[in-house]
Amino acid sequence: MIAPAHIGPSATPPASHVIDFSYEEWARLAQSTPLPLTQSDIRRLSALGDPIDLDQADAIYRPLSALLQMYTAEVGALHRKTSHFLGLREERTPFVIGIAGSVAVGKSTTARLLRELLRRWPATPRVELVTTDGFLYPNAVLEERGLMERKGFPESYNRQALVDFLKAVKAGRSAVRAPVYDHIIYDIVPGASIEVNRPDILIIEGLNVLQPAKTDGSGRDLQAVSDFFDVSIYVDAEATHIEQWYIERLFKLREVAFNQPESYFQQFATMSEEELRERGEYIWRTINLPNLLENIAPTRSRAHIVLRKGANHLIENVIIRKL
Ligand SMILES: Nc1ncnc2c1ncn2[C@@H]1O[C@H](COP(=O)(O)OP(=O)(O)OP(=O)(O)O)[C@@H](O)[C@H]1O
Ligand SMILES: CC(C)(CO)[C@@H](O)C(=O)NCCC(=O)O
Repeated sequence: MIAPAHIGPSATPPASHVIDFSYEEWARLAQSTPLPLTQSDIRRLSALGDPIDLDQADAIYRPLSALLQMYTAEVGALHRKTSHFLGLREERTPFVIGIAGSVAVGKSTTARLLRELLRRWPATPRVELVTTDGFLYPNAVLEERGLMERKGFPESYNRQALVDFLKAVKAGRSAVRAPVYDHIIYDIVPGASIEVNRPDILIIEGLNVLQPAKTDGSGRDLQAVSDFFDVSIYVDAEATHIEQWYIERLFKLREVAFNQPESYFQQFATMSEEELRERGEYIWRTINLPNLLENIAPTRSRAHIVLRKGANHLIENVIIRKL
């Protein structure tokens, strides 16, 4: 049971359907949140290899994991009551958290951190994580369709397969499989899949997860991926910061390429720093930024929770939409 904090945003805000917490206001909630990070948690989180600031993990992500726990528990209770009312004897299905945001804004890092923090709660030891990158069409298909310069845009994903995957998870099926994408080979890994086995929580992370429903080429309705979410998070930042993070990641991926001949980034191995930076800026300007502006940022207002990052990935605001 979490004690009420009696602390919210300082000034009395005008009535609004969203509440905007500054870093300090949100971090104060940690005082009334159980499960502070222990040394062994810190070791486990550091072992993920993500360059996350652990004070921030404790201050920001611990209260966030507490809030997500409350949602999970309440949705579970609602499920039990409605099943009883409807005369069904169904066990509850996984609670699904969607995480959206630009390429390189830090969705995967946020998702891995939340997975670790949510696993520490007694009611949700089993948390699984899937990225929608696995539902991109393989490069061969993208090439055939002239979509190699549109990777990450809505049309580059097999959205029906993603919807079918979530339907199966939400139906309570076990051994539901998702394909796997590898950033290093820059393609779908042939024959690889990950299995989702009725976890307590499924986190699904991707650029496109808050896009509205639409019709496919033949006019058939394609359900929105977010129809299967219990709660959604949008990771937000200024495009100029994200561009910087994108380029820094490109440099890291090139480092890896030096030891891995199969890496897509081998083609950048002989470039000077200046050339690589220019190449990164070009890809950002022609693919990832237009995708952010046209397809991703317009979905921000659909999220229940917005994490707003400043420079250096520090979260400056947590914006909560009232349920
Ligand atoms: N909290 C953080 N502190 C420091 N660096 C971070 C943080 N979060 C992410 N990064 C760095 O920013 C870059 C992008 O992060 P990440 O790969 O998680 O983004 P993403 O949104 O999942 O990207 P994509 O959609 O392309 O997979 C990486 O180099 C990562 O190491
Ligand atoms: C795989 C995605 C779409 C999302 O993770 C992205 O990292 C990507 O590869 N975008 C295409 C343009 C680029 O190479 O950055």
